[in-house]
Amino acid sequence: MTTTLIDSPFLRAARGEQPDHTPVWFMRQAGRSLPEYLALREGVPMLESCFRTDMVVEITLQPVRRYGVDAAIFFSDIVVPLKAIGVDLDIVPGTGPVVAEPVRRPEQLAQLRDVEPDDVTAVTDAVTALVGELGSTPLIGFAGAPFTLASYLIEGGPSRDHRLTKQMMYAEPQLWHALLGRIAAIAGQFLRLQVEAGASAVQLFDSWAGALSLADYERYVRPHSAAVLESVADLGVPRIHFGVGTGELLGSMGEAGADVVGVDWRVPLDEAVRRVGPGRSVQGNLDPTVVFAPTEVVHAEAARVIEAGRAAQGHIFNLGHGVLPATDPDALARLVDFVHAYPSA
Ligand SMILES: Cc1c2[nH]c(c1CCC(=O)O)Cc1[nH]c(c(CCC(=O)O)c1C)Cc1[nH]c(c(CCC(=O)O)c1C)Cc1[nH]c(c(C)c1CCC(=O)O)C2
Repeated sequence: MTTTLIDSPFLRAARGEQPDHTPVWFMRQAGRSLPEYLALREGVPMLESCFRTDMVVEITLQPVRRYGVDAAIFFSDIVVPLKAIGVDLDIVPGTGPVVAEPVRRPEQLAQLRDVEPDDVTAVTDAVTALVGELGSTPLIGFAGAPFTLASYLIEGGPSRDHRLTKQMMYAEPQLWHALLGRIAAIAGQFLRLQVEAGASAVQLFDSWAGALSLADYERYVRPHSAAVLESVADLGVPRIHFGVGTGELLGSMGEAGADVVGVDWRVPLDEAVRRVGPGRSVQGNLDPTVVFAPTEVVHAEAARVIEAGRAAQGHIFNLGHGVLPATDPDALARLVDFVHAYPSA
């Protein structure tokens, strides 16, 4: 029997249904752990590759071909829409996004203008081409959430404690909300353009939200993440919301308007389901370092994740964060086969 896109295991689980097998994909599946990726990227800077349609298409397809995962994630980066509107930033290998002039004063907000379709034609052309190539395999579009993007913009680069970010949040709440409002508009526009070009689902990455208490998350951040998710609600595609170290925020992140809540490896999925509550699916949550263990250990841990995921209305198998660069691609291939062969409930 051939599966259609709408009945693909990934989209069924996202809708809270029970497909024949647990769908699986990996955050950061396209990228540094694949030799074919490293070969293609040779000599091409990261951000340049994100604006080359042919490279985006090929890199997005690489893990789908190799692993037979149940979804593709569009090859890009959370800072791509900012770059597209002219923010002076780069992605430095081994470091991450670096912003030339960190955003710390009200007059710097003007540069955070709306994303127009013409700014990202390389990206939307890639989405359109991919949807044709992928057939019944869904393509996930994505954006960075307001807090995580704000942290890069304010700090000027990666930060362990997010000190300057929180300083603005506590000391200048008006500027804070104006900044997050601008980022939310940009993230929402970027997601909409991807879905209009054919993406079947979206994931909003709030990777660093786990740095916040629940009270601060709800006061300073959630309204802006909710605005992003609400801005694409009319498009009818599942909305996944994920962060790292967000055990205390899981319920609240669901209430921000997610259909699927991503869970890192720190909270067992059955407990995560309890925190998220009914009416939403979950995604996760094998510790990304487990795949460095012997195959029997990987299988035992993966089985634990699948069993705990049975508490959910719908479960999409994933790692608890991105694939680590040193990961052996063969270990991920074996993991996908194991998840697909695991008996359904
Ligand atoms: C926080 C964040 C970023 N980018 C992203 C997040 C949220 C997800 C998460 O929490 O991991 C999201 C992202 N970045 C990338 C993807 C591609 C699609 C996929 O998941 O396969 C996705 C979904 C490509 C990338 N983004 C980046 C690479 C590596 C660049 C390279 O190979 O030159 C890739 C493949 C660069 C990047 N960009 C960023 C970081 C922290 C880094 C790593 C820096 C490093 O250690 O080299 C910012």
